[in-house]
Parts: sequence; C-alpha cells; structure tokens
Amino acid sequence: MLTLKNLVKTYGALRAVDDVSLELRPGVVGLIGHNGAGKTTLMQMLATLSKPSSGQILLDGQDIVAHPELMRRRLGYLPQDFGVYPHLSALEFLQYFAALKGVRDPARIRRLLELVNLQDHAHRQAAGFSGGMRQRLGIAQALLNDPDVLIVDEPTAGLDPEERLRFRHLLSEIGFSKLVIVSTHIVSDVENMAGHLAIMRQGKLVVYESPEALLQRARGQVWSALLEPQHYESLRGQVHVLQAQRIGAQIQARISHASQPCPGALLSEPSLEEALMAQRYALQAA
Ligand SMILES: Nc1ncnc2c1ncn2[C@@H]1O[C@H](COP(=O)(O)OP(=O)(O)OP(=O)(O)O)[C@@H](O)[C@H]1O
Repeated sequence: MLTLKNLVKTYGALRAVDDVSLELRPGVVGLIGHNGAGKTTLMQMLATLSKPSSGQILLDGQDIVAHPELMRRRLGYLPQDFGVYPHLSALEFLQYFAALKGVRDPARIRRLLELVNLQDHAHRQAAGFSGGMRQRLGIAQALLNDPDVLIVDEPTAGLDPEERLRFRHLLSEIGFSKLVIVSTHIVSDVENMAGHLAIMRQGKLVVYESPEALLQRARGQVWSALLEPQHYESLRGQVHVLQAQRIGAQIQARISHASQPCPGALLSEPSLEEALMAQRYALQAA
C-alpha cells in the first residue's frame, strides 16, 4: 500500500535518510531509532512535508512526491511538537480543524471525541488539559479526514504511565484497519502494538521485522547470571552486558552471548528491548 523505494534525504554531506526501501500495509509499524537516526526526516517525507533528495514514495502505486495531494487527502499526521490552542475548547479546536480540512459532518467530531475519550471534556479549554489529553486531542485532529495512513512522531513524550497505556491502546485499535506509523526511541512504546518494527540507525533501515521474529532470533542468546563483583568486572569486557543490577553483595547480570558466557549462567527469555540490543551486537559483529 505504501511503498518506499531507495529513499534518500541529504542535508549537505549528511545522509539523514540513506537508501530506505520498505513495503507498508495496514497495521502498526514502530519506527525505532536513537535521536538523530532519521525518523522525523523519514516521516516528514512520507507526510509530504519535505521532498526526498532521491527515491520514490508510492501510495497504492501512485507517486506522492510528484502528487502530494494524493497523500494529503488520505493522511493524518501528529507531529512531535503538536500544540493546541489553549483558549479553544476541545470541541472548538476540532471544529476549527474540520473546517480547514473540509470535513462537514458534525457527528464525526462527536464520534472522535468519544473515540479518544474526551467527550466529557468537550467544552473545557485545552489550556487545562494534561499532556495525555492534548495528545488524544491531537489524534482526534489527525483522524478528522478518516485517513488511511496515520503518522505519529514521538507520541508518548511527557505522558505519565497511565496516559501512555491509554494512548497506546488507542493507536493499537486504529491499527486494526489503518496503517499507523509510530516513531519512538522507547521500545516499550510500541512493544505490544506494533506488527512490525522498523529500526533506523544513522539514516539506514537496519531491521524490518515482527517483534516475534526478533524475539525468536534472540532466544538462546540471552543469559542470566548471579556473579561476584570481581567476576563481573572480568567478564564484562568479554561479553555484551544487557543489564546489571546489584542484589546484596552480588551482581545479577543479563548477558547477550552465542554460548554460555560463564559457569552457572542460565538461558533466559529475552525482552524485546534485549532482543533489539542483541540484534545490534550481531550487526556490529557482522
Ligand atoms: N533541516 C535540517 N537541516 C540539517 N540537518 C538536519 C535537518 N533536519 C534533520 N537534520 C539532521 O538529520 C539527522 C536526522 O535527524 P532526525 O530529526 O530525522 O532524527 P530523529 O531520528 O527523528 O531524531 P529525534 O528522535 O531526535 O527526533 C540528524 O543528524 C539531524 O541533525
């Protein structure tokens, strides 16, 4: 449905997005990468806010770089720095954006307020909203035109844990029928909702896989060991330590290694975050 072919964006000598090719279908895609990996640059190109230096973006086979209006009609975008108008109520805010987007169905605004669970706050000024409420209003705004593609940049920054959960759940449900691209540098943000993870590093797409496939590859490589501090110190230079925690006088270490790293180390089920780290080490070693 959304096809990226050899997409490149350069800023001077920097290749912020470096030869990315992908086929994306409905479902949630978690776009993961450290700060500066190129996530926002990629999403801005998909949202037709900036043009690629080279490469193609096709929506159902049609070139959206040459014809951005084809994408804009079918796109919802929630940028990283989304701001609400503090003096407008949630309802007024959505009415304003509905007018801008040519959405004339007042019942749609009501339905969206319900979808994002703001129906009881429709007449409150957004100035008094929490971070999570603002984000949910942002999503409602992005869904006004019933988009087929929803792009959300760093959606949970500044949200408390409960708001995070609620927001993830909302995106997850939207992903049942739409393509939802969620960028984040926090793996747990997309852990339980993304059908695929796209991992970027220095502009390149290094992994595009389901979380299950990533976990499967890491199984058999993640070990847990309870070590004396001296033993830990001597081991940590030889293996990849994923996590270490002091427990009493000893150190509980989780280690990524192809074989048992030390006597007594037990194979352990990897978390998704650990699977990603193990994958990174494997790529570095390749
Ligand atoms: N307009 C610009 N001009 C020059 N360099 C830019 C511009 N926009 C982004 N960059 C550079 O491109 C690279 C990728 O940036 P980008 O914002 O896409 O990364 P990101 O993965 O979204 O990071 P973050 O999580 O911090 O938002 C960075 O090195 C950044 O400094």
